[in-house]
Amino acid sequence: MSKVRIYNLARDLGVDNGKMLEILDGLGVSYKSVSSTIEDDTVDLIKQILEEEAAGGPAQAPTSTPAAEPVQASAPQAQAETQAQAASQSAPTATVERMPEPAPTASPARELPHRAPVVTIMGHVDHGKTSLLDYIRKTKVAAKEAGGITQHVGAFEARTSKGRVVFIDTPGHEAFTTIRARGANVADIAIIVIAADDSLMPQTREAIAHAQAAKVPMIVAINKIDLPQADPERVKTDLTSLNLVPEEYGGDLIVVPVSARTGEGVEDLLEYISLTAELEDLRADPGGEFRGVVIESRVDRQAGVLATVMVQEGTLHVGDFLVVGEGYGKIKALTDTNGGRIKDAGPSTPVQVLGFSENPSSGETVRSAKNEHQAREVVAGRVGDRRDAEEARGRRRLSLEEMMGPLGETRTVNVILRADTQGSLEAIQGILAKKETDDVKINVLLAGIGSPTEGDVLLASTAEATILCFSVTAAGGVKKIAEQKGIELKSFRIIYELIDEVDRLIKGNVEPVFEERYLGRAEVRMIIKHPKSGNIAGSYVTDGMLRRNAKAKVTRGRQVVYQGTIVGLKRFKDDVREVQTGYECGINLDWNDVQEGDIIEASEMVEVTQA
Ligand SMILES: Nc1nc2c(ncn2[C@@H]2O[C@H](COP(=O)(O)OP(=O)(O)OP(=O)(O)O)[C@@H](O)[C@H]2O)c(=O)[nH]1
Repeated sequence: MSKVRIYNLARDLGVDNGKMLEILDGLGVSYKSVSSTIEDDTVDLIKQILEEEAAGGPAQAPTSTPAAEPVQASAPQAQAETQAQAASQSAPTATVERMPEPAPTASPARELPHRAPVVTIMGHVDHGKTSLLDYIRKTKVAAKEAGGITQHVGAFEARTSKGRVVFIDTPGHEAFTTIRARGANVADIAIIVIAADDSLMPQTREAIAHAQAAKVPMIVAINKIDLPQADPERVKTDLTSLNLVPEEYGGDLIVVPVSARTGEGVEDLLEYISLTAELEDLRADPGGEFRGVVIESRVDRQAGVLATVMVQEGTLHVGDFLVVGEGYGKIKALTDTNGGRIKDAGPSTPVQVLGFSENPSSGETVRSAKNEHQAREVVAGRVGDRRDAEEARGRRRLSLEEMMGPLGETRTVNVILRADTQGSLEAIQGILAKKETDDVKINVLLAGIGSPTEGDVLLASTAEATILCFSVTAAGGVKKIAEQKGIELKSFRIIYELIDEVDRLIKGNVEPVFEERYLGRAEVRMIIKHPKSGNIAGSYVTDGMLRRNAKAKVTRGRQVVYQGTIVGLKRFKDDVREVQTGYECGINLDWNDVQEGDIIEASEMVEVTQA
């Protein structure tokens, strides 16, 4: 019995994939994605349904399966299925997947039009991101009008047989993460490029972590398959170690072998992008209120500020007022990614905007205003909100719920791990896995070898994660960015100290709260001059007890004359840790001016356990 891929059948029968899945749902056929295969007899049933529909018969697919048991759509290469089953069950949700959903009871009043997918390409250095983008640009971008100069604007539009696809071509995940770090999600699909001769590398893992954190569907492009040493099978097997199971192994990760050099497979990649976009059912209202995101911006000496904005909703027109951050501007000119002047730009269109007075940052959201007056009002409102928030931050105390998340719900502690070796990483991950409970999940977004990078900090800031390093430290620049973004970045030399830190995060994700606790008091009765230790206060403990390393407050009459530490305690000639009430002792402070008659009060800082 032969099998047919769902999307091939849809194409052959001239229906869209959504319709095909609707029919399969009606038939009770389960599938993983449109690239799952179905049996011949199911194909016959589908043809029958479509014929009946065309003839004006029952428009609905039958609501139950004709066979007693639901039919299972099989993934290709059934022999690999069992092998990868376990891994596929825990495959992250960021992969392309569509499970049957209940059919909607009523159709929406007005269906919004589809929009083109926005794609970002990420991967390890030298794996071929730029080459792949160049190949697509060269072969899929309409030739420019003569005379125009194409400039780098951070995005371009490719024309495929299935429609437009927009590629963000600012370098790799920096662009992706800076944009996401500001809370905007500009990409709909992430292509992870992996060189077939190199397989998974640290930045591949990072790229995957970024896509997963953003919950953006991923397509893996195994590049450089033209090389004699290319080993695409190894890449696929390696991917399963990250719980990403390629479709042909029974999982739902789309993997496309390509060569950016010869162009082999690039057409398939574009096809899969369109398929994924179709499943994502990307729609936007060109007539709705405008919303966009800054992709990149630069200052041109002659023209002024030029910002590339991705239109996400609504339509931009020359002459519109735009608000970005705490600034606004009026659009003087719009240029498409091909360098041509345009008058308006609808959803999923990257467009270069001339008219901002200041350079907006990548990732900032852009809104429109009816007129200059409204633009000014919006900006004034934002400035006011920021000031209020800054003031409130100073005053406010967090509630338990704010610190720990909704009570009674499972909390997730997000961490990024960095270590010197794979062995240490595995050891740490092993211990962390055992710490999970029903209430707290530990989500390791990224486990990488080597020092933390700026990308880690950005990932941490979008995913609210803590960066924990073992035996590696961050470069000064990275530390600074972490500080600016309020990201906790900690380095440890002992694994168990790192684990203690995770315990702390599990306890409440909050800084530990310390409280000063009174220990005891002593009266200084004489000063003993010691050649090495300086002045020792010969004292008598009148209340509680004194402890070495405790905090010390020295009072003379009513005045506090010193606050420091008890660095040494002696009973006769012996060093001791503690001295109780009613005993004499020698107290050595980190201060030499103690006098007879002074009162030394000892206290210590104790961590207050959070409820
Ligand atoms: N044989 C072969 N070489 C390729 C292919 N794709 C890229 N290369 C080569 O691999 C090298 C790196 O390619 P780039 O496109 O610069 O890789 P990248 O991932 O953009 O690298 P960075 O921008 O440095 O992160 C270049 O020498 C390319 O010519 C391919 O499909 N086949």
